Amino acid sequence: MSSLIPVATLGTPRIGLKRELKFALESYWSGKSDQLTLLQTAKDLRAVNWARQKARGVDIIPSNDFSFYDQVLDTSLMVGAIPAIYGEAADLDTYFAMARGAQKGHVETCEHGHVHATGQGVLAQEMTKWFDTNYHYMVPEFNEDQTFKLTSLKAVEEFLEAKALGYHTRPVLVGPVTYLKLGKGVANPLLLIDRLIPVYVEVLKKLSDAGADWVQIDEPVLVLDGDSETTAALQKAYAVFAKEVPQISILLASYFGGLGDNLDTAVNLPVAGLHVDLVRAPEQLEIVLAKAPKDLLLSLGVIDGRNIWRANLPAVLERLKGIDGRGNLQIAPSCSLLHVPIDLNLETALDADVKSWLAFSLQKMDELSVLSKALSGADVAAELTASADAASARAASPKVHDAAVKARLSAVTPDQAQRKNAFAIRADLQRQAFNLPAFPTTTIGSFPQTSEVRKARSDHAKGAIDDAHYDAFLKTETERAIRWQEEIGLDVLVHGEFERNDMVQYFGEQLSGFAFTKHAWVQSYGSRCVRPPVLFGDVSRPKPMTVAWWQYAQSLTDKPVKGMLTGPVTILNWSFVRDDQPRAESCRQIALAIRDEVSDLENAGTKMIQIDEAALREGLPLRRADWQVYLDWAVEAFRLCSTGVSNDTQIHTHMCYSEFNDIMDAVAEMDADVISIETSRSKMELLDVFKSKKYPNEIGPGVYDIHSPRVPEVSEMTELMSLARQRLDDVQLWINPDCGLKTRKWEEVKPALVNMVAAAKSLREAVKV
Ligand SMILES: CN1c2c(nc(N)[nH]c2=O)NC[C@@H]1CNc1ccc(C(=O)N[C@@H](CCC(=O)N[C@@H](CCC(=O)N[C@@H](CCC(=O)O)C(=O)O)C(=O)O)C(=O)O)cc1
Ligand SMILES: N[C@@H](CCS)C(=O)O
Ligand SMILES: [Zn+2]
Repeated sequence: MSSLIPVATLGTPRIGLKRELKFALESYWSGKSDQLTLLQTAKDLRAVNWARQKARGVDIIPSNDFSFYDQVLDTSLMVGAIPAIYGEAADLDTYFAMARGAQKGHVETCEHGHVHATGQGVLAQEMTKWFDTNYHYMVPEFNEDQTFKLTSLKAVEEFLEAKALGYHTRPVLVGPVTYLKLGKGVANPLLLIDRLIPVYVEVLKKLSDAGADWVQIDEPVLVLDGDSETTAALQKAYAVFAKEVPQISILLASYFGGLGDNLDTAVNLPVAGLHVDLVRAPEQLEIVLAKAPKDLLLSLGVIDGRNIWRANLPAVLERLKGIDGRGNLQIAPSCSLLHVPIDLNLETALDADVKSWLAFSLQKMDELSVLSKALSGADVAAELTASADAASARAASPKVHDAAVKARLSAVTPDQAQRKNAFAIRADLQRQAFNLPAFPTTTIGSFPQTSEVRKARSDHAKGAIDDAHYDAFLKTETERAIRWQEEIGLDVLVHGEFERNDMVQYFGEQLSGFAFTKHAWVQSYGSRCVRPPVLFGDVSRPKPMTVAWWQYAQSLTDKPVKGMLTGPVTILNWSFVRDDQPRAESCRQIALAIRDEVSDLENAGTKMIQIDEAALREGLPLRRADWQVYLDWAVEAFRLCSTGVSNDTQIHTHMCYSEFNDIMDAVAEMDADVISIETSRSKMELLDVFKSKKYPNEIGPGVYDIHSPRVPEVSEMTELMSLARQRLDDVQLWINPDCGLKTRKWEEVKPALVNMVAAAKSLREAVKV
């Protein structure tokens, strides 16, 4: 029997089994509880998390994988990259001001009589997607004179906290090169590496003084296309660490893909260990084994940290045959478990078959434990057989395969993905039909999901209120929203999405082929979480999903109400998807289901249908060579669901992110009549690409940053619109917020939208149209 290969995790979910961190944060932010309470909740969560891992047989347990909001923001605080507007203090309130923005002079008195100042009237830092996940990080901001200094000892404090509880942990840091590459504000952030390295050296020394021997440094940039500057920055940083802090062994973690052209760089850096993702890139094992020096510890990411399928353990062992005889190994999930829910056992209502095919973070730790035992020759035959049996049962299950769906898909013809006429013709017809003012105003779909709305839904789910009461409640909310939109003078209305728990989950719950969970929360940003539906089988739409809500809303008003759908690419990208068929195939199935809904909406009289593709950009593969294939099938899926309508039905789409350069041609090919996008934090800069590409269709650039509680002034919005007008023709422009308003409070939304309508009116007067 060979010696046991240690099991490691690279990071774990931090929100808590019952989302304790979410509730503690939101309670603190609203002034209902104090900082000590928040700190204690966080401490308790960390303790539970460490204990759980220990109990599940994890040998190498991380620390500093906890975060109050985001690990990249933690890094900004660690290295003192705090823009001057947030002040000098590297304290928790500065941290939250960077994360969320703060209203000028805004103080609240909580029920205990404490006064809570929420900051100095500053915008939040920009937030964007972490690689190709639905997790958002806070974009570091640098300036040309940027200096760094150690301002937060969180990594050391959490190491010591774990140590005091008896856990010798491996602290995790976001790597300096990844950190810089994710930043903005200077032409080339990597040029700041010389200034940043000393701060990391200081942290590593302090960790060593505290008793750490290994530190995990995450450099997911290693799975992006390599370039000489990144390689040089990596070589420089890790050479200095090896020289200045030789007592610390560094595990360099790559994840979300293969090392590809960075492989030689990675295996030759002066680090003690390298983590490789063998789920996204199983083929790299052989070459990594061949090229890695024997004294380089290899951490093999063999269990999927991005999806929830139970592993076929005998198949994993088969793939690991090549490691025979190599010492110095660990096994681990492919990446941090942050991206999967915590515990499958909470899902008591899941279909038993589907449940038997799944593994969440704790079950993945169990799987690693079994693998480790199997690799050491211990008898785990029963566990291995159970795992293989589950895999075979899933492959053969009639719940997964639907011949009618497969037949419909294979009969799709190219004309089904083509509008009847070009945009110019459609636009004329639509302008005549709608007769909207210049710079029409609208919102993106959702209105505040207040605690009353959530409570009603939760009461309904528990059976505490019946269908009729729930329906009546939602109708009242919808009517109130319609009346209010009319009152403030919005031009194109929305029903408010009060009936939806989430824009993806809501559809997943109504489509065949999806299972949904009750507790499988995954952090999306800050305190916000999602329960991604589980796409396990062929997809179809048993009955209309949104038509009745649209009909009800439209019956209340003469103004146009948009039909509101989530697009196939977004449903796919924000679900846990099948790994037994290509993503493109699953996406086309969803597209046909949404096409049915579009058709039913149109037949019911809907003249404007918005199909949100908020996740199209984040699904872009990390390697450029893979982009076009993805974009081709993603665009085709959008067209398949959206083009079956007549010329004067206006198709809207919405994308709330700020990276369009790479996907602009694809966005144009989607051929939506109107696209609303997120632009407020980037000061309309991202419209440059719409201008340079001469994007012909209509655009609503966001003028209201909905991620912040701040209420934008009229002048801020008119200024943003004048920046938009420098880039696009007036006839193309709509006025709307960056995204839906579900996360905001009515007291923020109301003045903000009143200001937005005022901004539109003043613009119309100024340009006399
Ligand atoms: C637009 N975005 C979305 C992304 N991904 C999605 N899947 N959906 C999105 O909308 N990615 C990018 C962006 C930004 N990301 C997010 C992510 C999450 C939220 C958000 O608001 N999340 C809510 C949870 C939403 C939800 O599922 N609500 C349910 C359950 C509500 C709940 O907590 N119920 C309680 C009981 C309540 C009571 O009794 O009072 C419970 O279950 O215990 C619902 O409304 O029914 C969040 O709060 O985190 C926004 C943007
Ligand atoms: N219609 C959705 C889009 C969010 S990306 C909403 O308004 O919340
Ligand atoms: Zn959005």
